[in-house]
Amino acid sequence: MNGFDHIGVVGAGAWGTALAQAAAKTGRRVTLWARESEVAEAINTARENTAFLPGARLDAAIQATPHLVELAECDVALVVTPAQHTRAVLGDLAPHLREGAPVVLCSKGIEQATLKLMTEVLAEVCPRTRAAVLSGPSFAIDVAKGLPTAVTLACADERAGRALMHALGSASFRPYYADDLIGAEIGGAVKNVLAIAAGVVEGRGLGRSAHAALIARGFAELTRLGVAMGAKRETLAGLCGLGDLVLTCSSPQSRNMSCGIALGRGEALADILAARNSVTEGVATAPAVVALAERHGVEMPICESVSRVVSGDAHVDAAIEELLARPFRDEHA
Ligand SMILES: NC(=O)c1ccc[n+]([C@@H]2O[C@H](COP(=O)([O-])OP(=O)(O)OC[C@H]3O[C@@H](n4cnc5c(N)ncnc54)[C@H](OP(=O)(O)O)[C@@H]3O)[C@@H](O)[C@H]2O)c1
Ligand SMILES: O=P(O)(O)OC[C@H](O)CO
Repeated sequence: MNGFDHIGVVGAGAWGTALAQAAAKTGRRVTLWARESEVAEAINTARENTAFLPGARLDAAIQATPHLVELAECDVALVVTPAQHTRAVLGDLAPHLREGAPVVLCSKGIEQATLKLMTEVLAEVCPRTRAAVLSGPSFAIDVAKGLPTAVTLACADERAGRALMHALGSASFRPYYADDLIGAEIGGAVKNVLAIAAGVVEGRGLGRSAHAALIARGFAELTRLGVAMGAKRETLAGLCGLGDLVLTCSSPQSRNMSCGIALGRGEALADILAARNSVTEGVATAPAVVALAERHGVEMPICESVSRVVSGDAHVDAAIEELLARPFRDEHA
């Protein structure tokens, strides 16, 4: 062991459970907080998270609990709650965190009410912690099954970041260290919005050429916003940006892409969301991305269209027509 012997995971949805499994596979002790006591109970007794990650047998080293106080002994906390609930959960977690403890933010979204990134929320709610961001192309079920996965692990404190990379990494779950937290956060948040658009392309039958164009022009939007907010281009072109954009825009198993597919087929957003017990982060993040783009003076027409569709301000067909009617321009402007 090289430190971080006891890992805390906050949030027992699909991703928190998969990360707990990845951490347990390194031989570490893992405490996993679930908001619902039945979820904690199922993990401890059946060794399966039947509600959020059915089909993955969980390691005996994972101890689930509905009590945040049980994370007080952990050397690091991985926070894996939906972005819109992260502030509230961090507020409850704050009294149980040690001064200087690393907190790895694993959610992919922007707080809609404040336009804050998860690192900004952490700085406000738990100011005496060290922030890291884990983000990249990774479906929870793939990680839980031990399929090969690579992610960005960003931390401004290089020593802590590299130590976390070694603590969480294994042959199949491979974190790559970076120092650019903003890049890691923007990549993960914006790709979810673009994946909804990619789903619409699929659901409306617009073809593979349109799909490829959407990814390339979407990546241009993601890069424009990231750079304007201080991210490095190479981070955005890495696992947490382009890598995750390609995965999420190409996989109907993505909640964001499948939401777009259903919208493209004419289903109503309320019905799509009501039929799932999982989070579709791009829906709440889309208006936040558009507001940040306005603040930073960058153009993000695809994200704007998604935002208008999910907010009920535009019909899918009108949004597509508007995008296709945009004036011709230089590719790299
Ligand atoms: N799934 C993936 O493959 C994946 C991969 C990478 C990143 N992520 C990111 O990880 C984050 C969590 O997603 P997920 O897939 O793990 O979630 P999920 O499986 O869709 O489950 C939803 C989670 O949200 C929790 N929740 C619901 N209402 C809540 C509230 N008011 N306060 C706190 N928690 C609440 C649920 O807990 P209870 O209902 O039990 O309270 C459950 O743990 C998201 O930001 C997502 O983008 C997911
Ligand atoms: O199912 P999604 O759309 O939330 O995507 C899951 C992960 O973020 C993919 O990297």
